[in-house]
Amino acid sequence: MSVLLIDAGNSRVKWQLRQAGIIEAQGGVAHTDLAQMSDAEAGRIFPAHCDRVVVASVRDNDSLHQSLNAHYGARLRWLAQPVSDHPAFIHCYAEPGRLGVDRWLAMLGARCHYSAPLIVADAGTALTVDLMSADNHHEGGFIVPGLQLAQQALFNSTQRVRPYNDERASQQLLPGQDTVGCVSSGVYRQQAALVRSVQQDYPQHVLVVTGGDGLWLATQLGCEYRPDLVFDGMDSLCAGSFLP
Ligand SMILES: Nc1ncnc2c1ncn2[C@@H]1O[C@H](COP(=O)(O)OP(=O)(O)O)[C@@H](O)[C@H]1O
Ligand SMILES: CC(C)(COP(=O)(O)O)[C@@H](O)C(=O)NCCC(=O)O
Ligand SMILES: [K+]
Repeated sequence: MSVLLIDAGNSRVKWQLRQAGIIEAQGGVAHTDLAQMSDAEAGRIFPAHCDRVVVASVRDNDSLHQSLNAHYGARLRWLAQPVSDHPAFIHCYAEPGRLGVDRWLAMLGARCHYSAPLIVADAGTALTVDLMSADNHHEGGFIVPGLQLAQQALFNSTQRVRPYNDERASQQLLPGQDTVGCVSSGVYRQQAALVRSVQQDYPQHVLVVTGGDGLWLATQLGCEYRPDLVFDGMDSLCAGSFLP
């Protein structure tokens, strides 16, 4: 059975077509590009032929929802929040429906690869860092602005911290020597420092990193980068028949 998995984050919509867990095709599109397409054009981004479609969305995405509904009809499952009665995940939120579905799926996906207690860091629009015990209790987490958002917040909310065209952003953790250098170095250092500080407090937990901006973070912290954790989580829901 082929399943089209769609991860609609706040910046990008990513998809994978999987058959028995094997990735057969994949792609992604920025929300800003998607917003300029007609419903018909948006529908053609994704493979037409699949037995099931599962979407995890952290935004309303009404027009995407409509166009996918028009294309796939009853094959479509739209997840806007964690499935409430999953037998292998114990929520810590008093209102589990408020936990981002992507955070939940990344934890479920990480559990497919590791049996240890976990720190799951997802570097997307936001950087989220979640703790999960070996017996699948969500132990809580952290949400901070991601790499791009943190830099944009400074550029948008000050007059003189500006993205000067003649200055270069840096992924080094060295002190910057111009405005763009100070902002980029500062934000990169801040992201790595947050995750490292969580690691220090939970030394038994294995760190795994996912998300579009996760490769740098994983390299910096010397841990595994698994870009597909949200998809792995969705695939595990399909395999275990845990979809609503
Ligand atoms: N092919 C790509 N096109 C655009 N951005 C990408 C791509 N691959 C990685 N990125 C990075 O991924 C980030 C978004 O990460 P992602 O996990 O998709 O976020 P979200 O889930 O919040 O939409 C962007 O800020 C960008 O730096
Ligand atoms: C924290 C998030 C914005 C992260 O989304 P992303 O960066 O992947 O687009 C998302 O998981 C979300 O909207 N969460 C809801 C609030 C919560 O998790 O408590
Ligand atoms: K994400």
